[in-house]
Amino acid sequence: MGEEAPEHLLNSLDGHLPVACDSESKDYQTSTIVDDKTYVVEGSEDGGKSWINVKIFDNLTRSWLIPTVLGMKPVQLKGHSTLLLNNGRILIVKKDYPLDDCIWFLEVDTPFVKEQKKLLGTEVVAWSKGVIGSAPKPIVISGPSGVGKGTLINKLMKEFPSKYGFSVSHTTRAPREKELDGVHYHFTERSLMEKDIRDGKFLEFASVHGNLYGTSIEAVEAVTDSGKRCILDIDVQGARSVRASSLDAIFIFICPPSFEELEERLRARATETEEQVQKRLRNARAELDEGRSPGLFDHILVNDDLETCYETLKKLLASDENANTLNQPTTKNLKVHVSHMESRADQKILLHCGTNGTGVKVPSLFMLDISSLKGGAPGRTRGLNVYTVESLRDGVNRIKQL
Ligand SMILES: Nc1ncnc2c1ncn2[C@@H]1O[C@H](COP(=O)(O)OP(=O)(O)OP(=O)(O)O)[C@@H](O)[C@H]1O
Ligand SMILES: Nc1nc2c(ncn2[C@@H]2O[C@H](COP(=O)(O)O)[C@@H](O)[C@H]2O)c(=O)[nH]1
Repeated sequence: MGEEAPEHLLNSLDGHLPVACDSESKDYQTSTIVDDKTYVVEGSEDGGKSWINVKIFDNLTRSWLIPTVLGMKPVQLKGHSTLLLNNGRILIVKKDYPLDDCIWFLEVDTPFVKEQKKLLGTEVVAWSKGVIGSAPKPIVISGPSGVGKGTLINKLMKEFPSKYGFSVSHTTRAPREKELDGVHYHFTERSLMEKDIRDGKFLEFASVHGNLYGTSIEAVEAVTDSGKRCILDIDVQGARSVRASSLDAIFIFICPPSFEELEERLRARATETEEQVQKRLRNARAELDEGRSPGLFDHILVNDDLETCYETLKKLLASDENANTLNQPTTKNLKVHVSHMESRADQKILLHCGTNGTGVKVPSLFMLDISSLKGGAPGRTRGLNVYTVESLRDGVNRIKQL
C-alpha cells in the first residue's frame, strides 16, 4: 500500500487545463487526471543534477502506484506544462527549451501502453519525444546472413558519415576478431539482456542462429538525437516486430543472386565454424521465403554486383528522403524558448515564447497543431505542425506555417 496523496495536490488536481509550474522553484510537479488515476510528473533541477519521475495516484484505492516507465524520457526539465489529450497521451511542454526540444508526450493509455501493461503486469507509462514535421524515416535493412548487409551499410556510413548513424544492437554471441564492444554490437550476457527485455528496454529482439539479438530503444534514440538517419541491420523476425511497432521506418530486404553465391560469401568471410555456416544456410532458406512475403518489405534489392546494388540503395534512400522531408520546417534556427502553453479547440495549442535574454527579435506566439500525429512510444511522435501567430489590428491574427 502506498502513501496517500497530499491534500494540496488532491485539491489542485485538474485533468483538462494546463498546469503551469512556479517559475522560481527548482522543484516542480504537475498532475493530470485520466479516469480514476492521477498522473504526477515531478522533477528537480539542482546544480546541474536533475531528475524526472512519474508516479500515479489511484483515486479509487487512494494509494500511490509506481509505474514501469518505458521510452526515452527528457534528459532535463526546468519546469513544464501538461495537457491531457483525448488519445491516451499527456502533452508535456518543457519550459525554457527551444521549440524543437520542448514537446514531449507521456503515453498513459495508448495501444502500446495497454499491450505493455498486459505483458509486464504492472502500471505502465511511456515517454515519446515530439518531432515537428516529418523527419526522415529510420531504415531497416534485412536479409540472410552473408548477403552483404553489413558491407552495404559500411559503404553508406563511410560516404555519408554525418547523414547516417548505425543502431548498435545487443547480442549474446561472442565477438569476432576485430569486432568492438559498443561499436559493432553491445556484447552482453543472456541473463542481463533477458532482464532488459523484460523491463521493456528493447524495440525488438529475436533468437537468431542460436543467439539473442535485439535493438534497444536507446540505440535508436541515440542516433536520432545526433541528428542522423538511423540504420538498423536486423533479421527478418526483427523486421516483422519493428513493422508492428510504432516506428515509422522504411524496410529493405537484400537478396543474394543465388543460394550458391550466398554460401560462397559466407564461407569466404571465414568468421563462422562449419557447423555455424550450416545453421546460417539452413535459416537463410526460410528467411528468403519470408523476406518475399507481401507487406513486410517496401523494397527488395539483389546484391549481385556490389557497386550496382549500392548505387540502387543510395538512389532509393535519397528519393524516400526527398518525398518525406520536402518543405521541412526550419525550427532549428529559431532561438525561441517556450514559456507556457494554452489549449485551443480543434487540437490547436498556443505556445507562448520568449528569447531567453538573447535580445533577438523573434515571434512570441506559435500554434502547435497535433491533429495528425504519427508514431509514438517507444519511438518518437511525428507529424506535429507549428505555425507562427502574428497579432494584427482589431484582434485579427495572421497564421503562417513554419
Ligand atoms: N556483392 C558482393 N559480391 C561479392 N561479395 C560480397 C558482396 N557483398 C558482400 N560481399 C562479401 O560477402 C561477405 C558477407 O558480407 P557481409 O558480412 O556484409 O554480410 P551480412 O549480410 O552483413 O552478414 P551477417 O548477417 O552475417 O552479418 C563479406 O566477406 C563481403 O565482403
Ligand atoms: N532481430 C535482430 N537481428 C539482428 C540484430 N542485430 C543483428 N541482427 C541479425 O543477426 C544476424 C546475424 O548477425 P551476425 O552479426 O552474427 O552475423 C544478421 O542477420 C543480422 O541482421 C538485432 O538487433 N535484432
